[in-house]
Amino acid sequence: MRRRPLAEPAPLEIKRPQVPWWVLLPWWALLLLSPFALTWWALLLLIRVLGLLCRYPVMFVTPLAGWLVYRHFGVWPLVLGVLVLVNVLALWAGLHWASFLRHAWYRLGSEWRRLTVYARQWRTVMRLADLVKETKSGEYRPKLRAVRAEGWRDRVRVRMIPAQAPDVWEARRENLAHSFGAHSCRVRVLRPRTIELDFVHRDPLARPVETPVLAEDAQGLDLKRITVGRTETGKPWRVRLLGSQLLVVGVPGAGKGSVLWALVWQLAPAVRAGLVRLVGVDPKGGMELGQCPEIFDRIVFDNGPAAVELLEQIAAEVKERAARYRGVRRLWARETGEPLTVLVVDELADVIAYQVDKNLRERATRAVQTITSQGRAPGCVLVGLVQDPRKEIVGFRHLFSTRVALRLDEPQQVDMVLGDGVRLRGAAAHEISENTPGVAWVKEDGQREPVRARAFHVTDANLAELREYATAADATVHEFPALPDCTDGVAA
Ligand SMILES: Nc1ncnc2c1ncn2[C@@H]1O[C@H](COP(=O)(O)OP(=O)(O)OP(=O)(O)O)[C@@H](O)[C@H]1O
Repeated sequence: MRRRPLAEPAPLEIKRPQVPWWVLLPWWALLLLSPFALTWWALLLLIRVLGLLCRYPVMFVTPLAGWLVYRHFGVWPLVLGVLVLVNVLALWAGLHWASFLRHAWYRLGSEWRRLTVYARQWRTVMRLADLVKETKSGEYRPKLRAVRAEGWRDRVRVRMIPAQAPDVWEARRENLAHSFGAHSCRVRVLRPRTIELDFVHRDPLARPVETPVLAEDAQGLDLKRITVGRTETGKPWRVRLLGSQLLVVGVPGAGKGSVLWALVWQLAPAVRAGLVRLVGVDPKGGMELGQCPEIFDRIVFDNGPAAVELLEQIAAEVKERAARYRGVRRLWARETGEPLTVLVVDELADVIAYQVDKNLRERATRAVQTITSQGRAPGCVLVGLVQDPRKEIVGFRHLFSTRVALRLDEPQQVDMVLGDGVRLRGAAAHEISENTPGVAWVKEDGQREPVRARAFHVTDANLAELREYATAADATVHEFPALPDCTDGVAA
């Protein structure tokens, strides 16, 4: 019998040197192939140069043009040319700052940041952040695609390597932000294998958004696009009310009130014109809606029988209108002559989940479900505000076609409010700062991308103005209720 050695020999740990295959060819074959190889390399070089020209047109073309002018005409025409260019740009900036920023400044910034920040560090950062994969045949590295600098953020498009998932990038957001000198990093999935990283340098929504002047009439009001604030890209934040149901979720102090009052503020002219009827339930004893009860047609300040009766009345109205519209129209319109009913329930959970009387709770839940599931076409909209988005609290979140996630506590809550996968497209509502109440992530059914926005800051002075507006002499369409009597919790 053969004796086994006491210890196995250690494996050889050095890498075998790799020699290119063509070195082994005979000299005559090399001579024969060299013209083809040279042409191939020249072609590759040309493609590379063209690629650089496409990526950095300003940074390549400007120095090239300067050099050509200098070669053919001398130094003074060059100086003159530079002065003319600077003046033209200054004039452009003075005349139309927005288009100058978009087409000149950001363009230059994009090229500059791509060259000096992302392209320069890409390979190192990818390796150190463990986003590359080494195999025997070589290294798989995520590809840096388009870079777009927009002042407050850089949008960096990335082609992931095969078998990589966006979660890996999600987990390394902090590392990437620090590596590329950004405040924070958001990961958005664009399509299979392509993601976009938002490197945020400052928050464009850091300052409160001022409430606009109250409109005199409802002429220009589009109930499908009501402006309630501003998005982070500077566009108006528009909410669809007609044909929609709205759910607003946020921890205490997240600014649910500002979303609600911004909406009411914009609807006020329509309320005065009889186009919209506001109905409210405020189980917190009127702490929220009691700030301007005059604008409401009916209002209840608790979660008891009166609140449930009001909800049931609206549910009955939904059914009655649906029966009348059947075969006549598919969606409420101004021509029907009856108002769009907007039911506001502040702290929806108090009515449908925290009510201790089981019978009342079930009746309220049934009524709210009827309104959310059937109210869209007959013109009954529910605006529900809630702090806790769990299924046990609001089991029919999916019936709300517009969902607003203000500051939340946990990432899972973002999925609960906005829907599965929306957080992966960048909607990090759990990361909204405590210092920016009113900032929210918004998702509307039918729109793929969530939007980050901030609601108007409706101040106490604004609410006083709204009260005055609602009770003005020409507000004759609805009989507004007397100031709420808080002893019985009902004002109708
Ligand atoms: N859009 C906004 N811009 C600036 N400040 C805001 C905005 N919204 C709310 N705030 C401020 O944040 C604070 C809390 O707002 P608000 O009461 O609306 O929060 P909330 O979510 O309704 O809280 P709760 O659930 O306790 O009622 C208030 O002091 C308010 O002035």
